Amino acid sequence: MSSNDTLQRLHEVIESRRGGDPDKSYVARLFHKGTDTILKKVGEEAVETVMAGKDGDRTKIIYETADLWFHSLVALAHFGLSPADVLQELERREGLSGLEEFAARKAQQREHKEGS
Ligand SMILES: N=c1c2ncn([C@@H]3O[C@H](COP(=O)(O)OP(=O)(O)OP(=O)(O)O)[C@@H](O)[C@H]3O)c2ncn1[C@@H]1O[C@H](COP(=O)(O)O)[C@@H](O)[C@H]1O
Repeated sequence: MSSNDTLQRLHEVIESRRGGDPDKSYVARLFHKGTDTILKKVGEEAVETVMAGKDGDRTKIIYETADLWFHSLVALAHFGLSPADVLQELERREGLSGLEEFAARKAQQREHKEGS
């Protein structure tokens, strides 16, 4: 089973919680609370992942990254997106050097600035 399947399956579970009982489902509770709560959780989990990295604790890094991915999936669903959308973007970037992409983006920004 691929990791894409896991993300897609989790996405489907998350979607199934939409409009569910906030007392019975954590995801339903997040949806019920709305944008600010969902985004706040993503921010918190990102910070906790950074802290785990600073501690150099591999088990904690995995645990906190799982929390971060999970809450990111909730945020994507909240905005009508799915892991497939993000995977598609990562696939588009495959083989594209990050440094070349950065240089191309900066050149484009310079052209845009000069043109305006
Ligand atoms: N993968 C997860 C998952 N990861 C983390 N969490 C919850 O996310 C919350 C994270 O909270 P924090 O770590 O920030 O801790 P906290 O409880 O807020 O407390 P503090 O640390 O802030 O004091 C916890 O309540 C976790 O249980 C998750 N809750 C659900 N899922 C998946 O979502 C599915 C649906 O869940 P329900 O909607 O609850 O049925 C589950 O079957 C799982 O597959």
